[in-house]
Amino acid sequence: MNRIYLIGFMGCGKSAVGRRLSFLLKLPFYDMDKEIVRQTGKTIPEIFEQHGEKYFRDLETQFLQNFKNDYCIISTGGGVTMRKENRKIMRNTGLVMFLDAPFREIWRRIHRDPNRPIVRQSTREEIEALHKARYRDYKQTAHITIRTEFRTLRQITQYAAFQVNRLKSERFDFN
Ligand SMILES: Nc1ncnc2c1ncn2[C@@H]1O[C@H](COP(=O)(O)OP(=O)(O)OP(=O)(O)O)[C@@H](O)[C@H]1O
Ligand SMILES: O=C(O)C1=C[C@@H](O)[C@@H](O)[C@H](O)C1
Ligand SMILES: [Mg+2]
Repeated sequence: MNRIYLIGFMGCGKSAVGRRLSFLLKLPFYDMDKEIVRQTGKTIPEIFEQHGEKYFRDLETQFLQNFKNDYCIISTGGGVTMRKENRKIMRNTGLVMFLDAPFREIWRRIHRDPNRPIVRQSTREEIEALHKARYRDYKQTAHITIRTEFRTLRQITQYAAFQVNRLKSERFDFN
């Protein structure tokens, strides 16, 4: 139990908060999407186009199964909680934090980003339905939910660090 996973929908701030939290807590930072891009030598849109979504989901599961490092921050892909196996690995190997952002804010951040293939292929209504459909899994997988509305990245990061420090003596053995 000594990793910190950040989960949540596309654009909720997992990568941005993860990077800041790693500075604050002085722990290494891994971004699952970036690790998959590095390992395959392909961008995420290329993986989706050339191999399909299932192949990408398999890469996510393999990443979680094979990852060996402890004492680190991991920002996950927005779809990582779709698979039960992934949810189980994360719950069992770390503290899981859900960054809960309102959909209108998420949409404002992601709708023009060409690097999110699911957004490129869908309407706003479809993405909103996906957000709704995934919400329960984010909530249930997380040990802690952080509502991000009206909070800056700095405030969210500080709150996340506070929660980690609070739990440290109980469940973690960070040094
Ligand atoms: N609380 C916030 N306040 C202001 N800007 C934010 C906040 N959270 C995230 N952002 C900005 O929104 C954009 C999307 O955030 P980020 O890339 O971290 O999302 P993500 O959860 O990693 O998405 P994905 O699942 O697609 O990788 C970034 O430009 C980030 O700086
Ligand atoms: O929500 C999703 O399904 C995704 C989110 C991104 O982080 C990437 O993992 C990819 O674009 C798929
Ligand atoms: Mg990200």
